[in-house]
Amino acid sequence: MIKRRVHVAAAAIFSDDGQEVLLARRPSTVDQGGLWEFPGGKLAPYETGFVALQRELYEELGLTIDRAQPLIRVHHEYPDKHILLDVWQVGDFSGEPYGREGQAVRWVKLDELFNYPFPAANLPILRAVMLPTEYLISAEEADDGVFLNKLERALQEDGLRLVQLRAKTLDHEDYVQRAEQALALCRRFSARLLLNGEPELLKLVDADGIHLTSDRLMTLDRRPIVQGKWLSASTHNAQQLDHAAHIGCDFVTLSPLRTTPTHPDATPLGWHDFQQLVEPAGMPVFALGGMTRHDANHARAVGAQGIASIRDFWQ
Ligand SMILES: Nc1nc2c([nH]c(=O)n2[C@@H]2O[C@H](COP(=O)(O)OP(=O)(O)OP(=O)(O)O)[C@@H](O)[C@H]2O)c(=O)[nH]1
Ligand SMILES: [Mg+2]
Repeated sequence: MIKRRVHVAAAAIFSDDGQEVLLARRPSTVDQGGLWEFPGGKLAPYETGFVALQRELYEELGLTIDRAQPLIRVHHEYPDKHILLDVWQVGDFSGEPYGREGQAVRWVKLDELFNYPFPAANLPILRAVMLPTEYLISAEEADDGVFLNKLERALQEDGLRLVQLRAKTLDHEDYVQRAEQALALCRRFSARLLLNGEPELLKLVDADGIHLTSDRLMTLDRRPIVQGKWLSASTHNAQQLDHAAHIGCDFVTLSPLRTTPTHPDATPLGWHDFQQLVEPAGMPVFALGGMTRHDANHARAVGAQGIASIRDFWQ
């Protein structure tokens, strides 16, 4: 039997403060009935994703969508069909949402999303919705005071909320000490801190997660930390992306998009190859390598969650 291919446009609509997202409950009588979903539906013949999104959101919720940006595309095999969930982050809309088909509709806090039952395809969407568009990777910094000043500037002035502590030149003891200081600072700004290092670090410092180097990623055959923490990894090719999905990483960086002074010999992917690699990834992917915040919209347009950078944020 040839499986049906179903292309669905769905919306992530955030409240003004960015802390809540709009969910709808599928009527109990339909496929996946009773589960919560991001509102949307199937593309009609010849429709583009965005046009389908506009039509479905009007039909289902009475909303007029003026502007939206790609958030994530998720391919998923259900027993009876191959589905592509084409999820858009809605920028501007008008109208007050209500369930025009009698379905329940609810604003849900991001940290309560995991209390809701979703279809099996939705896990990557939940991760994408919970993550920002910018991922700060800290630079090597010999002095703790200078490090903390630069981190505080990035949190305060650039509003960064996702931070990776990368410090290859510190020994274990100094790394742990810096991680504790960085964590205290990140907590003040409600930013998440991931430790670039061995998963056991989380037993010493109660940070929000671990970032794996691509070498460490490839040595693991299962997820090394609990589900409540974030697991990210560095990837550079399809094999590493597959492995990241296999062990249950929550998101990854994919690099180098451009040539950078720190990695002059690495062959850059460029946007075209980057897009090809991201499409089947099944998790949020940050573009890394010569990226600045001005590249974030372009990265989104080719399927990325956003951009990761050291230089652009470390000043
Ligand atoms: N809208 C939406 N559909 C999802 C999500 N996750 C997910 O697996 N799906 C699946 O994608 C398909 C969406 O179809 P739908 O029933 O919403 O389509 P539709 O609005 O065009 O409805 P209709 O075909 O009854 O007119 C369903 O098989 C549904 O289970 C999600 O978060 N949002
Ligand atoms: Mg629908």
